[in-house]
Amino acid sequence: MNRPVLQVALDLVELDRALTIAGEAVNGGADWLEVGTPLIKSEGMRAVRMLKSAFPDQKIIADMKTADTGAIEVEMAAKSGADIVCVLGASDDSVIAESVRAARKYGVRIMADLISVHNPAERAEELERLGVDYICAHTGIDQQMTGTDSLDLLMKVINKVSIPVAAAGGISEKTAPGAIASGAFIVIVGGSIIRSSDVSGSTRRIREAMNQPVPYTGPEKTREEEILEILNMVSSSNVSDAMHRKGSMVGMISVCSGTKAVGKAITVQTFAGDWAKPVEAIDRAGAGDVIVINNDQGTFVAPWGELATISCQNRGVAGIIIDGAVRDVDDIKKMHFPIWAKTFQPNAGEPKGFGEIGSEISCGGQSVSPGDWIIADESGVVVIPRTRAYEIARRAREVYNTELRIREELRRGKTLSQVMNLLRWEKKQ
Ligand SMILES: O=C([C@H](O)CO)[C@H](O)[C@H](O)COP(=O)(O)O
Repeated sequence: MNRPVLQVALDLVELDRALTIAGEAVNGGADWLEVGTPLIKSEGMRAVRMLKSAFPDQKIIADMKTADTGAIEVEMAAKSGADIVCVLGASDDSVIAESVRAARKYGVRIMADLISVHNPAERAEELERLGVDYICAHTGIDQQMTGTDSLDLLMKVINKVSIPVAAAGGISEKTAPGAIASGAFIVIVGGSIIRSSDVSGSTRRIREAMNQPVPYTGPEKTREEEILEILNMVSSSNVSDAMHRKGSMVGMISVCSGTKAVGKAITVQTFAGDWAKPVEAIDRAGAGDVIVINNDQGTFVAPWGELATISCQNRGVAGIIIDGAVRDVDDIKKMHFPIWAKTFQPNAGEPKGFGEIGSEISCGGQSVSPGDWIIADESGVVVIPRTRAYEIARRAREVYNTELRIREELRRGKTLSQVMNLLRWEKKQ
């Protein structure tokens, strides 16, 4: 049996960056280089030509994701130097058949991508009958964000075909051994390599992990554990980017500089400094929760102070967000407890008992429901709707990882404008 193949997916938009990263990946042990779909859309067949000419010993895969005009797309990729052309497995049979005919004519191979195919096992069998050379069990990047698992898909198709199967979709050093153990012959890796600050090192580690297959036993953590772990790693800015600038509260000041809060919201509505409900919410909160309070009608009195903060600390509350005023600021600063407020104010409110705990509230201009996730740091406070928390956390991690590579390129001497190729991407009117 031949040694399994590590295919590195160059899902970038700039050809010069793709060439540099490809070189580093090859040094780390990448076998095949994929001209990713974003790169093909951005740079066209020039990307295929340049990659082939820079890496003549590597197989070059053109990830065309062809859905129509199979013969034309396969011909142009083949003539540009591709060895393998990817077509969408969900395309009509006529597209697949034409792609296969063109591939035979121009001496290249066809990989059929099962992304978004609803009956993958059955379709894989049909694709094999239609003559494709490889099946790609692929979970797309947007699907990965919602938690779809690429190795589940691999296991559905692996015993259905006799042609080699590739596994793709969020594969990392941790999951690559599972892909090989499940029978994948090709492991396709994009983000875990191309966003790394050490591309060669990451490639090498994945290559080594592939040499020690271990059966896949499913995700190690619950979704909630994963959300918490990711939000503790990323920043509120990363989350804001992941949410396309939605979710950020306006005017929130961090009381204790350098603190961060991550957790699920316990919401409190109160009025004009009435501190009964905010303080009762401490008894409702579990360890790791964030108490989010609306008191925006009264900044002349503070519904929160040092004693409530001590009580929170004792209970393991992760943080306090107040759309309103806070007092005892000197004492709270010494406690280094994560609190965000609109303003500071020495006047105390009264415990009258109006308002409620656990209803939808407005805080810093954002709607917050119980169970929504909060991430707060020096840049501000962002609320993540609980129904999208897993997806947003994963997207924020993509942002975080993308910045790791950009930081590395800045360290090597490029300006930010060069790395981002700003002039090229300015919006044309
Ligand atoms: O094909 C891909 C995707 O659709 C974007 O073009 C990726 O190359 C593939 O998913 C591998 O990348 P990761 O999922 O980031 O490992």
